[in-house]
Parts: sequence; structure tokens; C-alpha cells
Amino acid sequence: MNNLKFDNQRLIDFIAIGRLCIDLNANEINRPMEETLTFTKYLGGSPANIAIAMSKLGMNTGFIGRVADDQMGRYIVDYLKKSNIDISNVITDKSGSVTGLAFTEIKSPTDCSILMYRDNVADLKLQPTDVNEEYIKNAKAILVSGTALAASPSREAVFLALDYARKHNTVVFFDIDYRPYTWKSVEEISVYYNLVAEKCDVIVGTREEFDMMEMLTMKGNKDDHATAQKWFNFNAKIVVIKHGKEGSIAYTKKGEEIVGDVFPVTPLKTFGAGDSYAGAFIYGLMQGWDIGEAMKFGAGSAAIVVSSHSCSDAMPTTTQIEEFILNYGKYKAIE
Ligand SMILES: Nc1ncnc2c1ncn2[C@@H]1O[C@H](COP(=O)(O)OP(=O)(O)OP(=O)(O)O)[C@@H](O)[C@H]1O
Ligand SMILES: O=C(O)C[C@@H](O)[C@H](O)C(=O)CO
Repeated sequence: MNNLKFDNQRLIDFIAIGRLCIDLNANEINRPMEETLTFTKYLGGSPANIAIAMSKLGMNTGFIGRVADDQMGRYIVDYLKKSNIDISNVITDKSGSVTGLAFTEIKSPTDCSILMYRDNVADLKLQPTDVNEEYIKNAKAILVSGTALAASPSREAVFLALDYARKHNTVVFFDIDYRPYTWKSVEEISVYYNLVAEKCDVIVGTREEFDMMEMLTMKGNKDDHATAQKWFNFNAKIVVIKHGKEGSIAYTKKGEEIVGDVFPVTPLKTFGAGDSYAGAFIYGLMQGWDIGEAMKFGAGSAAIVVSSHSCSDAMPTTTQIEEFILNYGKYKAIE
């Protein structure tokens, strides 16, 4: 049991809101991007990856977002459909916007970076009028990811979605998902992140992401406990702070502190860890599992995805995660 309440009468399990993009992951690994010649195309964008994770885990999943009216936009919609994700609230933007691209560089298993092309992207054109109150009312949970706050009108659309979610008791997950693109100043980042975090039931982010959020309000704080406590004065019931391969720690409003299991592997690349963790963690919470069990499932999923070339394509099923966790000890012994 955990401390979240989902309305199990609702037809939709989970809706993600925000960016639907393309990942172009370097085929030549252990090489800087300057020397990389070929890339493989995948669906990308943190909330998109989390939606794929949830659907792979068998959850009835939908998406609220805008895609560009181009070949990439059509690829994205097609991929969502094939992944059993409801696209009734995915709108094709006709303003001449483009699809966001993330080129990834895999210099070594631990030295990876992402180069994003995000000028005039369709995902940030999401309008408040695109957000359907009934859709959110019929869902058990929604996920907001922070990059959707980086510009208007997407920012206002997210605030409206949050209002609908609070009005109808739809559980809100917030993945801080900080990306240093589009934002104009530290003040802007801090204000919008904090305003959204106040309205969420579960907040998930890395230590560095919380540092960014606290830049104006708790500058210099490195204490996870202090970070979490602030949000329990608002709507938060669970706050999770991630520490890369060192694992993660969760705090609850009831005063619990739970250190999550981690299954260290030598990764193929580092990115994708956060999205796979989020998907499987949220899945576990929605099954009513204890927080520690859900964190363990998240960590298992992340270990699988960092060992794979893609993020979205590599999202595992429940059976794959269970088998990975079961066999982890044996696998480490052989290594
Ligand atoms: N090398 C690794 N081996 C096994 N598990 C890992 C590894 N790196 C990360 N993880 C798992 O993934 C979780 C999330 O990782 P991390 O803190 O790097 O998130 P993130 O920075 O949001 O990820 P991303 O790089 O995708 O943005 C960790 O808590 C851990 O369980
Ligand atoms: O979130 C993005 O826009 C890029 C992701 O799809 C990328 O693969 C990643 O960074 C996952 O952590």
C-alpha cells in the first residue's frame, strides 16, 4: 500500500502531457558527435518516453500534445498508435512549427550528452483550448513534465490541465525534467517550476534538478530531506530525489524515508534512465504497491534501458523487469 488514491472506476489509467519529439541516437558509440556519421531515429521526448513505458506495462494510456505537420510529426503519431496510446488529444499544429530533435552523443558509457534542436517546436505550441476537461476527469493520473513550462502557450495549457486534475481528483505526477533550452532566466525557471510543484501529488527529479528549482528559494541546499519537506506544505504526498547510479530516495508526507534499490550495470548510454524509472515507478504506485517496491521496479526498468540503444523502443514489459530483477544476482556473478 502507498499513500495515493486512484479512482479505479475511471477508464483511462494515465495521460502524459507535453513534448512528442524525435531522438536521433548515435550509432557509432564511444565517439564524439563531431565524428558521428549515422544516427537511428526513435520516438523521443521525456513525457512521450514515459507514456510508452506505461503502455508497455499494460496501462491504458493517452497523450495531450501537439506535433508538427511534417513527416516527423506523422511518424510520431503512427508510433503512438502502434504502441496502443490514445491519440485523440494529439493535435497536428498548422502554424509552421517543426518537430523537436534530440541528437545524442555517446562518448563513453558514462559520458553522454544531448544536443537538442528546439526552435519553433510544435510541442510548445500546445494551447489551453487543446486541453479537454472530460479527458482529464476520466483519467486516474496525469504526468506533467517541466519542459512544457518553458514557454507560452504550452505553459498555460499545463496550468489548465493541473486545474482540471485538482478539480476532479486526478492524481498529478510531476517530473521536473529540466532541459536548459528555451528558458530565458533562472528567475523564470524557478517561478514556474515552484508554482507547478505546489499543485502536484508526486514530484520526481534529480538532485541537480531540485537544485535548479531551489536556486532562488533555498540556494545552496543539498539536503534531500529539507528539499522534500517544503512540498508537504502544499499537495505533495511523495517526493523522489534521484542520484544516478547511486539510486534514489523517497520521502512521504507521513514522514517516511525510503531508500530505493538500485541495480548497477555498465550502461551503453546514460540517458533514458529517468524516463524508464518514472514509468515503472508510477506503474508500481498505481498497482497500490509499497513505495519501496515501486522504486525497485523503476530501478529495474532503468537498468534495462541504460543497457539498450534507445529510450522509447527499449521500454520493458512487466515480465522483462521481473525477470531482470530475479536474475540480477546471477547476471552480476557471471560479469
Ligand atoms: N548505471 C546505472 N545502472 C543501473 N541503474 C541506473 C544507472 N544509472 C541510473 N540508474 C537508475 O536510474 C534511476 C534514474 O537515474 P538518474 O538519476 O540518472 O535520472 P535522470 O538524470 O533523470 O536520467 P536521464 O539521464 O535519463 O535524464 C536511478 O535512480 C537508478 O535507479
Ligand atoms: O526528453 C527528450 O526530449 C529527449 C529524450 O527523448 C532523450 O532520449 C532523453 O534524454 C531521455 O532521458
